[in-house]
Amino acid sequence: MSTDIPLIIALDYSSLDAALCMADQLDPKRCRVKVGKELFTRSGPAVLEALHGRGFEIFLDLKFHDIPNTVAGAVQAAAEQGVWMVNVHASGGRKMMEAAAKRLDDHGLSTHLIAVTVLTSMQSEDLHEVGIAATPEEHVLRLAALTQQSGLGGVVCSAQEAAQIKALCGDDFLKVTPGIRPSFAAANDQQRIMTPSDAMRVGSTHLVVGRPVTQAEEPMMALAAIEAELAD
Ligand SMILES: O=C(O)c1cc(=O)[nH]c(=O)n1[C@@H]1O[C@H](COP(=O)(O)O)[C@@H](O)[C@H]1O
Repeated sequence: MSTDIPLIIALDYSSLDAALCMADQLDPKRCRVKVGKELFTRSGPAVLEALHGRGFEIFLDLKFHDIPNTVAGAVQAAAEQGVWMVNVHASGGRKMMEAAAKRLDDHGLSTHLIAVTVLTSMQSEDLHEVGIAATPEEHVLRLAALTQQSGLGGVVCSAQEAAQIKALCGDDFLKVTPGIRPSFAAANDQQRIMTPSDAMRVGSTHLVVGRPVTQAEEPMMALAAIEAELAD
């Protein structure tokens, strides 16, 4: 699969069966899938095996954030299970990110390693409460620069920051953007959102879409509508 397929469907389900039921309706040639904390905590590596067996490339979204040695080991474990992408929290700092990147390098593992900047569910007030006076945009840019300096290949950010990250870090630096909301979908707990076509226009390289598809009455129709919007 080429990296120019932008859609990543978030399989945020509470059981392996439910996740595979959705995966069996998806086409691995048209999207990748994301396995997050709830599904992985319930089903463990079995979900990775089942999805790989169906031909999917997987973004393992466990957002590691710990001391450097622990995160490096976790990232290595993910990569050795063959996942396409894995993430850490950029707030874990330079030493943590460098250790993770070096571990993959030392073992010849080519899994994409990216870092979460500021969660798309957060706004200025949320940052202020945890002692960060910067705006989400300022803090995202600071963490994106640090991520790139630490040797990682990209960030998770909202599409609202993608254009500035592109200007700062270049085209090849991945901008993986959740908080994607087609016009027909509810925002839910997301704060910094954008439509799929606008997100691609401003420089996202990959779009993470969960509930607008997985909770839709007709998930495949919702997905087709997003694909049609992107093809326009
Ligand atoms: O790392 C992520 O994937 C992530 C980072 C972030 O800042 N915001 C965010 O929503 N996500 C994930 O992206 C998905 C978004 O799902 P929906 O809001 O249902 O489209 C969820 O699985 C989140 O865990």
